[in-house]
Amino acid sequence: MQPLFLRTTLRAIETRALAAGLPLMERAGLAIAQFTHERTDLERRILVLAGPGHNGGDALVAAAELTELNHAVDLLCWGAETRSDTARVAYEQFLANGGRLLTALPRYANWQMAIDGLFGIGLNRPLQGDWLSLIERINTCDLPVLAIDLPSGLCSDTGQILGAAIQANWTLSFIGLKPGLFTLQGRDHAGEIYLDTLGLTSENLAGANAQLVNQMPATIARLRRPRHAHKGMFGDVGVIGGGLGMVGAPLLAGRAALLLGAGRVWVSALAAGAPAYDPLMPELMFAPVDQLLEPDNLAALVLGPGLGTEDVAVEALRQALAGAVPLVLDADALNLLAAHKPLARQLTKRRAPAILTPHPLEAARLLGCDTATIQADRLQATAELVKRYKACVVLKGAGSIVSDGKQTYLNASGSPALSSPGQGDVLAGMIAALLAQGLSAIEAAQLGVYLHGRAGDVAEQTGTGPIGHTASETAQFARRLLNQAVLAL
Ligand SMILES: NC(=O)C1=CN([C@@H]2O[C@H](COP(=O)(O)OP(=O)(O)OC[C@H]3O[C@@H](n4cnc5c(N)ncnc54)[C@H](O)[C@@H]3O)[C@@H](O)[C@H]2O)[C@@H](O)CC1
Ligand SMILES: [K+]
Repeated sequence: MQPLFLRTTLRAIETRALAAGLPLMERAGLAIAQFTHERTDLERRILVLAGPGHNGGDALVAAAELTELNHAVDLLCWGAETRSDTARVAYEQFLANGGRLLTALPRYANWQMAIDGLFGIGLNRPLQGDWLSLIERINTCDLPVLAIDLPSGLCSDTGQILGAAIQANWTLSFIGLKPGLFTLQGRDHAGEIYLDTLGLTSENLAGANAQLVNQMPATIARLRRPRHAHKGMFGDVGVIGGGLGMVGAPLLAGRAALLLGAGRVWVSALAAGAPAYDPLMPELMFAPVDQLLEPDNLAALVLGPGLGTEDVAVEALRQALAGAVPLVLDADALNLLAAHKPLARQLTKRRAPAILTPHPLEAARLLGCDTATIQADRLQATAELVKRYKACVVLKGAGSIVSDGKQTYLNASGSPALSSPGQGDVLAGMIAALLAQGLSAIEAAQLGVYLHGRAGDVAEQTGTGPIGHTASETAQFARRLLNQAVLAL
């Protein structure tokens, strides 16, 4: 895991470091120059783009250093509102070393690489006019780009594109990693991400706003099984859903729960005439909804996959919320919470754990806003959901966010292979299985989301994705990943 920092936190860290006399811009510029030097030769020119702020200052230091290293460098330097002394000195040195200054991009050019130092964490409004055209032009040049700190145009906190954003091959980020690199549009723009703390120690870097989950969580150690294991030790999971036409949804969740290690799994599909067994996974058991809602029968209950919003669904959710079984609420259970205030009140008063797993549209319904508002600041939206519903929340989408208010995680695994039907049902079942095996709500949500994402990554690596990968396969890949990780402990 790696700490993630919002802009305000980074500013405070920077201020303290500068007060202690650390030459941050020099270090940043030299690191960029070194990174570039290692990936280029002296034959072809390098393009450096410097914007009006300190991100541009980093670029100027890099440009000057590259000329010191005998590279031929073209510099496009727009705006100079907040140049520091360091940046001014670097600019003079660049010119003295024979660096070439451009006022606009020539129509034809043959650079081997570009360095993007237009904007960093100081971008605070949508880009317009010449900035937009410049970024669009760079993106169509088929030119390898190294972004300084983050791709220009990307919002550091949210991953939103403010007008247009540089499509980088690499991002060399400074001091700390930013959430915007990993959520929403961030991953599609940042390329390979590197971090240089500029010499700041972990003591200097206290106060992270979230943690990036980019490796298997240590909680898997708690899933190791003794030789004398029996199924009664791993918890019973129930799944309630499956209204008319949607019977497959609870089956997907139930199968995923079994594959992720739940001791036993019962499914209850509400639709009249729903099948009473699963021919593909006959290990699943079926029971009437009342049986699954009886107190103390289960270690975890998934409610929502294909549930529908009929009275019977409302009543099932009311009873589930009144009970003490840890809940995973997905899909229509979330829509019901949004539509029925008494149910939402019941949830906020509940003592036992509940995990809500909304996608952005469901999150928008839960918060009474639109999807764009959720996506504009996914961390903030998650925090609001946690506060309003007093539950652990998984906000799905590229860079899923998991939070219980005390701990906040941004998940780094995941692939477009997961944008296929039934993936939410599978995730809910996986999380329930982990709850049933004794993980806390936040632990189960964090691990389930990471495993689900990794399964998507593996799908891409092994050719079942990104096109046509199915949710059922995700559960199977996740099982393999979990077993491999547990056995390697
Ligand atoms: N402060 C420091 O000491 C350090 C800063 N560093 C670098 O500096 C960056 C932050 O520097 P700044 O705070 O100067 O911010 P930026 O360099 O990201 O940009 C701020 C400048 O851009 C302008 N601006 C913002 N949005 C705009 C828009 N949409 N259209 C046109 N102009 C716009 C602002 O008016 C301001 O002049 C970091 O990302 C990092 O690259 C690093 O060198 C480390 C040390
Ligand atoms: K940049």
